[in-house]
Amino acid sequence: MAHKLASTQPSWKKLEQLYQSKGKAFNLSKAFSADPKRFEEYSRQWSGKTTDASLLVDFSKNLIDDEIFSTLLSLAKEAEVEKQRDEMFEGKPINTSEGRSVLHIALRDLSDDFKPPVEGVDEVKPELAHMKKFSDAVRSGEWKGYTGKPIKSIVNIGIGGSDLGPVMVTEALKPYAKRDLAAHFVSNIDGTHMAEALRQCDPETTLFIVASKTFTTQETITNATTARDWFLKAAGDKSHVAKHFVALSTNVKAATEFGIAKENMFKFWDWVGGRYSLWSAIGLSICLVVGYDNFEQLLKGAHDMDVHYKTAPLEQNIPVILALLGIWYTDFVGCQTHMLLPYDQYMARFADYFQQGDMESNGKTITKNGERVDYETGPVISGQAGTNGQHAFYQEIHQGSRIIPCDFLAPVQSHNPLGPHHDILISNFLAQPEALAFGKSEDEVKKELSASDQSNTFLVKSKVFGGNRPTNSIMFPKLTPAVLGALIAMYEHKIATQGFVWSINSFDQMGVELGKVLAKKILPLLQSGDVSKVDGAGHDSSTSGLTRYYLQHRAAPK
Ligand SMILES: O=P(O)(O)OC[C@H]1O[C@](O)(CO)[C@@H](O)[C@@H]1O
Repeated sequence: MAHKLASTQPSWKKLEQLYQSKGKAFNLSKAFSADPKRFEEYSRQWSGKTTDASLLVDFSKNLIDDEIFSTLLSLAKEAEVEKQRDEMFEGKPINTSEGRSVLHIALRDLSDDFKPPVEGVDEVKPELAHMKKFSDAVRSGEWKGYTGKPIKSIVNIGIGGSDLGPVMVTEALKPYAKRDLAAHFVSNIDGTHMAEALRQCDPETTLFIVASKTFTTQETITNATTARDWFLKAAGDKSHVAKHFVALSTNVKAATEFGIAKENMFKFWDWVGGRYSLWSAIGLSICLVVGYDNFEQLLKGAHDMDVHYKTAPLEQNIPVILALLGIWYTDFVGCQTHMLLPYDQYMARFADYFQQGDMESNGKTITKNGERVDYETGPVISGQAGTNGQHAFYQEIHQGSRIIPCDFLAPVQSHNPLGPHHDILISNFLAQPEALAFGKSEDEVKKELSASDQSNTFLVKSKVFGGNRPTNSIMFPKLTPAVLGALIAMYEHKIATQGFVWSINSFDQMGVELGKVLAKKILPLLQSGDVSKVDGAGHDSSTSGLTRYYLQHRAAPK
């Protein structure tokens, strides 16, 4: 595989020209007026083969025409997206910096004829059976704490991919949750996070789930140690730990050293990336909260999307289309951000989840050939549940100096059809992309103003909406486990496809390391408490000044 700079592909040059010749001046109002079938042409409906997952993806409100769209598809062909995708499914070590396969897709292929592409894949089903047995026992009350009481709270201790997936999914699938089992998620090293969770827990009825792929992450191991100390203060005997602590990890040795019994370990494998791990043992807290059967539906919905990604031609392939649109904005239109805006309160953590999913995957500048890219890669991801965002940051999306492409997502049916709420919610979901695309002209503004206000130029111009702001609108029947699985897989594959085009490795995260290493160097200085050691510690004057301030003030804060 050549892994050429994307900018050397023939279609890249053509897209640059297309942006200059027509993209810059592209007008959505004109495009819709000129083509009454624009929605039909630029939308795709998809249904899963084995689940209730289905989606309508409308990408008609994008700054593209047929020529731009087909050139984007050619770019994907030239970058050999299909070949790279197939290599992922075949278990080739496409995470080249770490020499690893990227097989989260194997965690959700439960079909009988699935052939394990690499070692460990044959252990997926037994591990799922282990998760089912354990979660059933805890949920039914058969699993008892050290004083014989059933479990009432679970505390997932993990960070990054070992936290965000379970947090997002348990929130999204709350309608399916066992309401008398409280779920807490502690990630931050800030003691406040753990202290606040423990305040709500009883050691006799709490189960701690230590979730860490490496089992070396400073935050998680420190939090788990604090939790174990808190538990032992009440329980006394170390043998009781077995009833209250389980580990989810690829590092069986380190989990054993921590004191977790073998039967309380749920393992996964190094071909599962942290930010793709909710489908693995890291999903245990999901099983506990919503039950194993719903977890399995989540896997199956994702697998249905995997099959689509693997088999659909590029022009029909939803993750590929979303990826190419993103590349159009990032590299040719000059956008820096991408918003995820779910109009479903249960999806409140969706954007947080894909902030890691996207930014840790594609926030890179070195191609797989070791060259520095001469183009932009992963965008800044942000967002929150509608309609809250409308009253916070949408001002900038509508009238700011930057173009901020957005994905709007919404369910047709609400889990909570309360009075007029859902129609009002959906009216907003429909209205925002419409307003963003078509805006409001100066003439329209003037018509709504009194004669005296019409001559107030500042007022008139402030009320103009330029329009032409691109959006995708994604609808689904209801936020079921399978639909959620499909949506997550859709974005995972979008991100992977962008990485394939940009020739970067979307599956490592070297950029998180330096800060961790420096923190480990600074910590002994803080623990020594000795201000006189700061100057000789080899830090720059800024870091030294801040350290000195901390040490001088922490003993007796004012
Ligand atoms: O599961 P672990 O090994 O504790 O890692 C947690 C997170 O830390 C990271 O490695 C980044 O620091 C993420 O990629 C990962 O999801």
